[in-house]
Amino acid sequence: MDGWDDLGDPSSLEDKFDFSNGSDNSIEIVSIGNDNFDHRFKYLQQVDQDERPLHQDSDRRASLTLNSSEDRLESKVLVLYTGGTIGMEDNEQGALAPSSKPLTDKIRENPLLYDRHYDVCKTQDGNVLVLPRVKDTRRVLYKVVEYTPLLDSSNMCQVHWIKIANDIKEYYESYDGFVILHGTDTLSYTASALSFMLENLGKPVIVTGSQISIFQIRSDGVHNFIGALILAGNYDIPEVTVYFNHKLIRGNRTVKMSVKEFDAFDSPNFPNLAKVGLTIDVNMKSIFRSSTIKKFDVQSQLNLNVGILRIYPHISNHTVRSFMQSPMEGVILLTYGSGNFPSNRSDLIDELRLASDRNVIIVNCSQCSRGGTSDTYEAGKILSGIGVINGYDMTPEAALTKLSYVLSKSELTLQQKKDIMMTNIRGELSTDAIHNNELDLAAAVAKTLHLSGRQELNKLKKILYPALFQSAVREGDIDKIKEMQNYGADISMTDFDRRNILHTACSVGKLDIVKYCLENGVSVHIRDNYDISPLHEAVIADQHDIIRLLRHCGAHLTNEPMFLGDVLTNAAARGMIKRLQSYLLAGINLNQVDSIGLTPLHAAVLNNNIESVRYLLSQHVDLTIENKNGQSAIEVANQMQLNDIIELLKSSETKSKVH
Ligand SMILES: NC(=O)C[C@H](N)C(=O)O
Repeated sequence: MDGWDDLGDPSSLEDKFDFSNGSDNSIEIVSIGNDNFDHRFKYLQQVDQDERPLHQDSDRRASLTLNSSEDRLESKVLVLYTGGTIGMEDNEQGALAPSSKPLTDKIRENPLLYDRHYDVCKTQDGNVLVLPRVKDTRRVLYKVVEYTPLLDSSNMCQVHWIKIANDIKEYYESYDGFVILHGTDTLSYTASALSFMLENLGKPVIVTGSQISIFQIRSDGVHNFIGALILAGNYDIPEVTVYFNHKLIRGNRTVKMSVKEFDAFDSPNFPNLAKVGLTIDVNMKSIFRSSTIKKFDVQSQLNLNVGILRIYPHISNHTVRSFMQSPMEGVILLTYGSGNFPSNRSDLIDELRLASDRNVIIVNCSQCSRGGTSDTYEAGKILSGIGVINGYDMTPEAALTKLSYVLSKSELTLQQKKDIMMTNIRGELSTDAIHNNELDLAAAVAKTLHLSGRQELNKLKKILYPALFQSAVREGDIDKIKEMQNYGADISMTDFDRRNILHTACSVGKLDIVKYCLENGVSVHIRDNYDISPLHEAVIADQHDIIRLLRHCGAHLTNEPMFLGDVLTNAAARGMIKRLQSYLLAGINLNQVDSIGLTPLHAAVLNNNIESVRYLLSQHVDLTIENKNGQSAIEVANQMQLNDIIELLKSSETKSKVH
């Protein structure tokens, strides 16, 4: 169990969270047998040394074979359990409070949440939970981190948001998505705050909870949890969202609407991102995507000198004055209707003007849930005249947490902070300036083909757009890509193999298109149905500039270490220096051992490949690692009497001793 103050030593948590599969997943090389070095040696010698396409494909083939079982596609989700009704039981006084029973135990008892059979067969780690198989989706493997103390969300505040954000950062590369189990009362505040704090987010973060505890038979928590896990593990939705009662909603657009109903959350000013019924319908075009070429990061500072002031008919100037007093630095002013303020109350207006002159940022948001603020009425216009800025249709939760986030950016000027407050940075607001005048190419083609119905149209889009994108990428034609976007094609769309435009651009080496894709929010994390990511594609194609760019954007390889060991030793044995460089650029350690305990250096020596040895030594690989027979690379070279290599290794050994 992990406390709010310290989730524990990350390395120990990583141990606990070892998702490595059991030995029954085999690839060609593994099937040779773990200890049979002769076989291994022969295999490496037999490999065709000349044929480039075969070389290109060997990593892909290995990946395919590795994942050849029916259940082959998996995704990993980290669940951060903060508390809330979902895990509550009646306490001695008969009031609901967090249960003392670990949630994981409860999950293990529930066959809807835990596939005991799969767990026994496939994972060695007892802490891994496995969701039962859901047709057409990846198998979701998940782990639950239970914070202590578990909290009713009414007791949560910024320190908890910071803790959650930092934990997501800590484990970002090890998981495909994150689910936060949370109480419903302040869930919208947490989801809003996280949406701003998690900068350049590229993976799903889904907040959910329930109205009835998971310990009760009628709980809505089980389905909320299952839905959140499936979405987090399968969909390219790189936002902080809320999943509740079969709806996926942008987190910073949510408001808690109901104390009693299962349908507790609403998104009054933005359509739901997905609806889960007989099918899972995600509105991919409405997903907000970070369009900067930057790595994911967390802003863990928040400015707490912010507040919400709701205007009411007889509010006094004393109330307004005391609210605006130092140290207040930012105020969300909840006004009437479309942002209207009592224009006949000069006493109040004076107080606001004074505060604004003292550089307090005042943001005008509406008390109405639906719609936003504008300058339609004189009663509203008066506020812009005294420096109050427009909050458009932000929810109070989003406006408050955004202000707290923006004010903590000390590198920005006051005007820049105000400008950001009025700009849509995470999909939290819509201004009138947004026009949706795009044409829909697929609809036009559907009409010509006399297709009717939404389903047929969606199928057509799934065939038409990726095919057109692919041909534009191969031709290197960015203008064509832009034109297609103008015709309504979603650049993030995937084909039937779950490959996106970035996969193609990486494999054919189109750097400018890769850059364009990243600037337009295409996911670097998506893995196709053969588990290949765009970064992996760039590695297989030895596209070094593209690998650098993708890494800059936070892309990382997610393959099992042993798989990577196998492809590295394979490359070292064949003298594929460029490939070794590709993996190094992609962040892989060249000391990685393979499935039979060899390092790339061992493989290079075993194959008498002096070029590989030279390259690996130039990268300062560790000479002391021993194979399963307890031999270092130099001992293997001695045994094989490879004099040139022995000399090289010895001189490198001496150099490293001198340093
Ligand atoms: N349904 C809930 O989770 C309400 C609870 N009081 C909480 O917010 O933690």
